[in-house]
Amino acid sequence: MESKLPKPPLKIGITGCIGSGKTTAARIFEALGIPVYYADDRAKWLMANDEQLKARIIDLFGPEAYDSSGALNRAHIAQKAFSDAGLLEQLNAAVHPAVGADAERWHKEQSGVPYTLKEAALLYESGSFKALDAVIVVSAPEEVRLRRVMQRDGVEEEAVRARMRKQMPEEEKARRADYLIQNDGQQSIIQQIHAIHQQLQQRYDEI
Ligand SMILES: CC(C)(COP(=O)(O)OP(=O)(O)OC[C@H]1O[C@@H](n2cnc3c(N)ncnc32)[C@H](O)[C@@H]1O)[C@@H](O)C(=O)NCCC(=O)NCCS
Ligand SMILES: Nc1ncnc2c1ncn2[C@@H]1O[C@H](COP(=O)(O)OP(=O)(O)OP(=O)(O)O)[C@@H](O)[C@H]1O
Repeated sequence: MESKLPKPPLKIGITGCIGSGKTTAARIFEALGIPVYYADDRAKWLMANDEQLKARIIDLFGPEAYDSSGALNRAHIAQKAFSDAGLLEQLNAAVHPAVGADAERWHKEQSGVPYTLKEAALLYESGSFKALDAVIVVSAPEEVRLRRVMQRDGVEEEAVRARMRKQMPEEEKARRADYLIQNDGQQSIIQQIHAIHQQLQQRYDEI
C-alpha cells in the first residue's frame, strides 16, 4: 500500500544587516505559528555549552573568554574579534559550522508547519544560505540601523560601525533576497510579513 509521508517544512532564512530588525520580524512570524531558530542566541548557547567549541574559544581569546561561573564574556570577545580581522575569521570558522549542524538538527524536529525560519545575521557571509529554500532580507537605511542599535544596546557609534564593516553591504543582501521586507520605519512590516507568509504557504502547497 502506498504510504504518504507528510511533506517536511520548507527551510527559510531571515537575515539583514545589524539593526535591520530581523529579530523583530522573526518574532512576528513566530506569532503566526512559524517555528524560529535564533542563530545569534543559539551560537552563544553553544559557545558556553559545547566543550569542543569552548576549548577553541579559550585558545583564541584566552581564559578571560569565560567568567568564573562559565558564562561567555561577550564584551571581551567582541572587543577583540571586531578589531582583529584574523581573529574574527577564526572565531567564525569555529562557530558557524557548529551552528549550521545544530540548525539542521533543529529543523528535522519540526513538523506540521509549511516552513521554518532560521534567523541569522550572516546567512550569506557564512554560506549557510545554500542549505535553505529561500531567504527573506530585512532592510533599513544605515543611519536608522545605527540609531536603533546604539539605543538598544547603549553603545557608541564606533562599536556598531566596527560590526557593520564585517558584514556584506545592505545593497548586496537586498539584491540577493528572494523576499524583501522594508523596515525603514515608514511602512508597516506586519502587512509585508503577512504577504510573505501567504506566499510561502502557497509555495509549500505547490510542492
Ligand atoms: C562577539 C559576540 C560574543 C558578541 O555578542 P553580542 O551579544 O554582543 O552580539 P550578538 O551575538 O547578539 O550579535 C549581534 C549582532 O552583531 C553582529 N555580529 C555578530 N557576530 C558577527 C560576526 N561574526 N560578523 C559580523 N557581525 C556580527 C550581527 O549583526 C548580530 O546580529 C558574538 O557576536 C559572537 O560570538 N559572534 C561570532 C559568532 C557569530 O558569527 N555569531 C552570529 C551568527 S552565528
Ligand atoms: N520598525 C521599527 N520601528 C522602531 N523600532 C524598531 C523597528 N524595527 C526594529 N526596531 C528596534 O530596533 C532595534 C533593532 O531591531 P532588532 O533587534 O530586531 O534588529 P536585528 O536586525 O535583529 O539586530 P542585530 O543584528 O543586532 O541582531 C530593536 O531595539 C528594535 O526594537
